[in-house]
Amino acid sequence: MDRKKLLFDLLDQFKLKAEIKEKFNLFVEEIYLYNQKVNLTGITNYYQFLDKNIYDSLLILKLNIIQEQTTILDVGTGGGFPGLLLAIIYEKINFILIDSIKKKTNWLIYIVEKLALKNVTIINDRIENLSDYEEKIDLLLARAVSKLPLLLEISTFLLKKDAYSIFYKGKNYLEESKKINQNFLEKRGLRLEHIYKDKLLDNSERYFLLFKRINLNYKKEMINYQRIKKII
Ligand SMILES: C[S@@+](CC[C@H](N)C(=O)[O-])C[C@H]1O[C@@H](n2cnc3c(N)ncnc32)[C@H](O)[C@@H]1O
Repeated sequence: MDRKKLLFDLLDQFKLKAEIKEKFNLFVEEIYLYNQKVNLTGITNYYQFLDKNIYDSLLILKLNIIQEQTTILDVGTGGGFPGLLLAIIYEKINFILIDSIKKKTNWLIYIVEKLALKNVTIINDRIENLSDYEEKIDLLLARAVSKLPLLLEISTFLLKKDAYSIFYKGKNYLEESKKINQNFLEKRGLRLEHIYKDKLLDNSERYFLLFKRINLNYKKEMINYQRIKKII
């Protein structure tokens, strides 16, 4: 199997420049090697890895939402999905990649240096602790992190007014969304703007939930885990 060809065929759907595709190839080969020492991703089948991690992360490009943002934050980025992949493509945008697990941020430090990326800040912490970035983020992303109510509760304080959060969700998003009524959103100054639907190569469904922060009334100190735990 020609791994590079498989990867490049898949990337061709996103019309990426040759040098970007080479960086993706380096990323994929490096994560494969690294994953043998440190468990970063459970998926070891190459084709599945391309589909579930690379292709899925890049589906957001089709939404044409990433354009003029200055700062994009990826919550619980893990191995760098989707944040690191997007940082390779958008080298003029600052990406903040945060994860609470040290072995994951160690990997990110390693690969960012290998790829010589200058637009990435890696933070080993919990999102709830990011006071320095309060109201500084233009676009917040999260793939496979917490359930929706918790995600909204702990991350909204980071967004600027009129900025968006986009959450990658599976088909169970409906179940999670039921816990979020209009009152929940209004209280946190949020509006659900849009739900985009797409498919992975294996036909599984991908939903992108797009929330807009319409006012700055809900502050970091108002985060209430106990109340949220009762909802989820
Ligand atoms: C299932 S993994 C998903 C990783 C990556 N986004 C992906 O799609 O492959 C969830 C990650 O979120 C991180 N995480 C969960 N809650 C977090 C929080 N409150 N702050 C920072 N990281 C968090 C975990 O450490 C874990 O690496």
